[in-house]
Amino acid sequence: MIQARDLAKVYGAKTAVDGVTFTVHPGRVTGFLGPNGAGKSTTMRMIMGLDAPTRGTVTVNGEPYAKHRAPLREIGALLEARAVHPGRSAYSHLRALAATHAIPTSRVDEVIDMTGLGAVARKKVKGFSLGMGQRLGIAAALLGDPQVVILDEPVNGLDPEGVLWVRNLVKYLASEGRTVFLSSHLMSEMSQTADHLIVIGRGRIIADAPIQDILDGRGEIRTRVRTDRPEQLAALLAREGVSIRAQERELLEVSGLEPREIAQTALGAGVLVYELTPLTASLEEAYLELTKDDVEYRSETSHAHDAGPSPERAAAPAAVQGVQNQEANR
Ligand SMILES: Nc1ncnc2c1ncn2[C@@H]1O[C@H](COP(=O)(O)OP(=O)(O)OP(=O)(O)O)[C@@H](O)[C@H]1O
Repeated sequence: MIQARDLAKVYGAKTAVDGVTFTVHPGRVTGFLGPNGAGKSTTMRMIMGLDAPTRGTVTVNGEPYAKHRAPLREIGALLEARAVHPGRSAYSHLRALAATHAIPTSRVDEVIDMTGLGAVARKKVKGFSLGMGQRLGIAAALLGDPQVVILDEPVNGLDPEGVLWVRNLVKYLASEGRTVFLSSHLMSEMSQTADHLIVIGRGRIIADAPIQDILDGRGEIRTRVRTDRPEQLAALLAREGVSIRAQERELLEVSGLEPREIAQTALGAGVLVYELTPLTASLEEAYLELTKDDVEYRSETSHAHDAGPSPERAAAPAAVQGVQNQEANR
């Protein structure tokens, strides 16, 4: 388990992490999602004791990283900056790491197998592709058979097969009861990998909830309706809490009503409906909604469209914030 309490990091005039409080639980994959510059790597470095917090605390299984006697056995990490001697082979790199942490050499062979590095393990690291480098970083992270695994952007530079491999690996590690915390700026990747999401923007936690809650928290049922009499149907459906937008000819987008109610109303009035499609918000949409005020760099034009919270934003993250508040109150 990883517990951060009011964790902050300030570099000169720049607040990279602005007092974050969260818990990463064992037995599930927790995604750490945020746009570039949101503070993900800085938070992970503080977890690993590589950066000292300006304020607050972070513990791994109850202790700060540096207090663990055998940290590599407690927590394994792949962080963005890897220090691997380019003239060394993957095998000798892992062996040296194992030797300095009293890890048996047999474990080196195990992690080489697990990460699919067998064919290149004796080759020099300087010839490695980005993908092989990532696999080697993951092998090093798993060397101590740690209960807690932290991976910073693990799918960066991987081909589709590699991405799938990471996805299956982290799910497997979580199924063994380990704490798995991985960062990404890609919502699409997280939606296929993580069970739980912590979303960060401009150094602050925006959401901390199961993926499904983040989606459901939008609380909006939208339906695409095609009908030959859009005006008549819109008039029949109109009431408080229902919003209807005419899209193109014969196409309406209706919010606030279940598809079944729409169909019943149309049937009762003898109006032909030839499409009824429920539109669930994709995780991508939910993410953009959650982070739209928190992207560090944005164009003037996009800013001009965001003058204040939209009704969806006000309604949406209620469930998400509920979870966040519970977290803060613990
Ligand atoms: N050593 C440092 N000195 C000054 N500023 C820093 C330092 N490290 C990070 N920052 C700044 O802190 C902010 C957060 O950076 P961080 O690398 O933690 O973000 P991130 O979410 O990991 O982003 P990315 O996905 O781009 O890696 C950024 O504005 C970054 O420029």
